[in-house]
Order: sequence, then structure tokens, then C-alpha cells
Amino acid sequence: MITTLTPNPSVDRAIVVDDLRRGEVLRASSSRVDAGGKGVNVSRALASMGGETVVVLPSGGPEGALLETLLDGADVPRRTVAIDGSVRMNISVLEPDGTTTKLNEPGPRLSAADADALLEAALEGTGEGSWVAGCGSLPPGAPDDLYARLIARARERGARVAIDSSGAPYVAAVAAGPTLIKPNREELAELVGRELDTLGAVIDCARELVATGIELVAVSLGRDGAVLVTADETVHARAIVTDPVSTVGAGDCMLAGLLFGLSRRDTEGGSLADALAEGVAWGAAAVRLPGTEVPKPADLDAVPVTVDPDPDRAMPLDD
Ligand SMILES: Nc1ncnc2c1ncn2[C@@H]1O[C@H](COP(=O)(O)OP(=O)(O)O)[C@@H](O)[C@H]1O
Ligand SMILES: O=P(O)(O)OC[C@H]1O[C@](O)(COP(=O)(O)O)[C@@H](O)[C@@H]1O
Repeated sequence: MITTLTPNPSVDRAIVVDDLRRGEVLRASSSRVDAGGKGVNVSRALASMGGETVVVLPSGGPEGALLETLLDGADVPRRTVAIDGSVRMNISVLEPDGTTTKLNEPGPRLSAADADALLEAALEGTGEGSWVAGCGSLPPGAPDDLYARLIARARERGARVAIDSSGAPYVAAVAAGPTLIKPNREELAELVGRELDTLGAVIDCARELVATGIELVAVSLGRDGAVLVTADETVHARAIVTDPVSTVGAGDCMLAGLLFGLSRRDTEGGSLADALAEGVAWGAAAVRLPGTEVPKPADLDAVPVTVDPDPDRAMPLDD
């Protein structure tokens, strides 16, 4: 079972325009709405692929009701904490060349009781061998140590914790020693406070974090795929996508595929490279879909993944 916690979920509206120009009236050629928020997307991808998952989230207001309707429509099991404020709406503006501009709202204020209730709901049913994934930004009012507390409490139960966040909550979570983190390159650079221009620099940095006690450091690298570093192994995988449509949620789908692959490894065996390849395949498939749509099993066929552990290459990698 993979439980995801999204303290700051969203309704994602993706708007397609020919050319984004500031200060002008632009006519959209199309738009769509998806359930959003990083853990919500991880659970949506898992549910779409037949994985066992439950999403934990706060919900309130008209956007909260819409979010719950969207989750019901996708058969994603959920545990919600009712809040006074309204779930946020995040906007992505997509241009034909694949450029994506994201406008993320801060989200509704959470009380201390809301944050505690989310934590309890995320821990419900977790135990030896299960995964809990704490994902995304924290809304106003949520304490910066929310994910760090999740890690400590889950560890007492023998559960494994994956974290994908940003800013101060991410720093606090990393210091608390989660089982797995999945920063993208910019988030990793922010965590360690230096530029990361080559695959080798990313890998060195991931190894430093592994040395602090994080078992698995997965770094997503956009079109350059992803690396997965443990104390004993370093693997790199990527899939070439020639027709990207929307990168929104690709990192979440990549994390979902990786957790799916790692869980399958628990029961059926297999290599870390297989688990990473699963993640990269899900991420690459997501990029070929509109808005924050998550892939289905049939979408994976179109994106062959290569495993290529060559640390000395500059990024972006040559094709
Ligand atoms: N342009 C692309 N071509 C192929 N795969 C991509 C592309 N962009 C993203 N991906 C896939 O999605 C994953 C996550 O993308 P990334 O942009 O690194 O994450 P995030 O959304 O967290 O910033 C990558 O590891 C890769 O598998
Ligand atoms: O919690 P944050 O960091 O504001 O991000 C939330 C947004 O990120 C998403 O999970 C998409 O992820 P990416 O931005 O990594 O593509 C959206 O569904 C959501 O609107």
C-alpha cells in the first residue's frame, strides 16, 4: 500500500495559448481541469496503473468539492480532512513549443488541528513495508516540520517515507532522514546551495545526501531522465519524447512509477534499474498527455526507456 499525503492539493486548470504575451488579452485554444497537487497526482497515477493507494488531503470550499468529484471519477481512494478554507486552483499556461508557465496559489490556511489530523490520517494503516509519500508545498499555517514529523512517526511503525517538496519544509524533511527523496535538478541545487551542471555533479550531490542516511535519492532531470543513487548503486535512465504536450505532473508520475517499481521489487525481486526505468517510463508517458492527465498502462508502450549510467556527461544530454 502506498499512502500519499498532499497538505496543499489543487484543482489544476491547464490553458493552451499560441503565444503567451504579458499584458495582452489572449484567447485560449483549449483548456482542461484535473485533480492536482503532488501526492494527489502520485495516487492518481498509481490508481490508473492498478497500484494500491490512498490519498490523504484537506478539502473545503467549491474547489474542494470539485477535487473530490474528480478523484471519485478516477476511482482514487481518499481520506479527507474537512477545512474552513477553499482548496486552491493552480493554472498552467501551455504553448505549442512545450513551454509551460505555472501559476500556483498559496492555498488555504490550515489550523494546527488540521495539520495534526492530516498527519494522523496519513499514518492510518501504515506499518512494516508500507510506503507513505509526503508531497508538495505546505499551505499557510502548516508547520515547516510537518513532513519531518511524518518521517519520525512513520519510522516508529516501520513504514518507509518518500518526500517530494520544496523550500524550508523540504530542508527540515531531509534533515529528518526520509527513506527516499525525489527532487528535480533545481530543487536538489536549492537543497545543497550550488549549481549542478553535469550528471556527475548531480550524482556526487545525491551521494552526499545518501551519506547523511537517506537510503534512496532519485533526481528527476526533465528530458534527461532521472538518476537513482543508493549507498551501493547509481543508475540513470531516460526516455526520448519527441512530442511533449504538458510537463505538469511529470515528476509526480515519475515518483509514482518509482514507488510502484520499488514495491514490486519487494515481492517479485528485480533491480533498482528496473524500478527507476518504471519511474522514467511513467514520467515520459505523462509528458505526452495534456494538462495533468496521468498515464494508463497502454500509454507506456510508446516510450522505450534506456538505462545509461554515464556520469561524466554535461546536461542537457545529447540525443
Ligand atoms: N521533455 C521530456 N522528455 C522526456 N521525458 C521527460 C521530459 N520532461 C520530463 N520527463 C520525464 O518526467 C520526469 C520528471 O520530470 P522533471 O521535469 O524532472 O520533474 P518535475 O516535474 O518534478 O520538475 C523525468 O524524470 C522524465 O522521466
Ligand atoms: O505544491 P506545489 O509545489 O505548489 O505544486 C503543486 C502543483 O504541482 C503539481 O503537482 C504538478 O507538479 P510539477 O509542478 O512538478 O509538474 C500540480 O498538480 C500542482 O498544481
